[in-house]
Amino acid sequence: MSKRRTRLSPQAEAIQFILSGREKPCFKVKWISDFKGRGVFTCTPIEKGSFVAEYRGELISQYEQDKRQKKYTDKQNAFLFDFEWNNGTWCIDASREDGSLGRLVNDCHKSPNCKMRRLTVQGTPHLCLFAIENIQAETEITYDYGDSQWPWRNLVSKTS
Ligand SMILES: C[S@@+](CC[C@H](N)C(=O)[O-])C[C@H]1O[C@@H](n2cnc3c(N)ncnc32)[C@H](O)[C@@H]1O
Repeated sequence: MSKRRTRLSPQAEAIQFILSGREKPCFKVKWISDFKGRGVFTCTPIEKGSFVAEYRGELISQYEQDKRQKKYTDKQNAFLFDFEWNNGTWCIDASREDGSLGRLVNDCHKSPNCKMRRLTVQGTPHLCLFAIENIQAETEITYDYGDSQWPWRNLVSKTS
């Protein structure tokens, strides 16, 4: 009997990676510039709609986020991602260097190639990046961080 594997939907694939705590193998982290720091690049083409990476970190309440925001540096604050869930505001604090990929994906508000989506898995919210277009190999993965006044958006890098 032939054992043909059915392809998982992007959401089902995301859930598998969330539960296993693993990363997809087709990405690499590269130093871009002193201005931008590191970024995540794909080694293989990615199809529109595909799951890319989870934005991993610590799930905290809005109250805890406010507390941390006051003591964190600007650099650490850029790793706090807040979102709506269960009629409230929650936050993933990804400021800890844990080797995961999602936290290293840079912002692009003009032409991002991915979008952050919230998935609830086993009663807990998770943030995942999905491709919003076909992405060629060696391209930097980006998404729109949202409406905040991110300082780098008004600065022009001399090196990137
Ligand atoms: C969530 S981290 C992304 C990973 C970061 N590049 C690193 O090396 O740790 C957010 C930080 O990346 C930098 N960053 C993100 N998007 C950027 C952009 N479009 N231009 C310049 N810097 C950016 C900013 O320094 C920001 O504080």
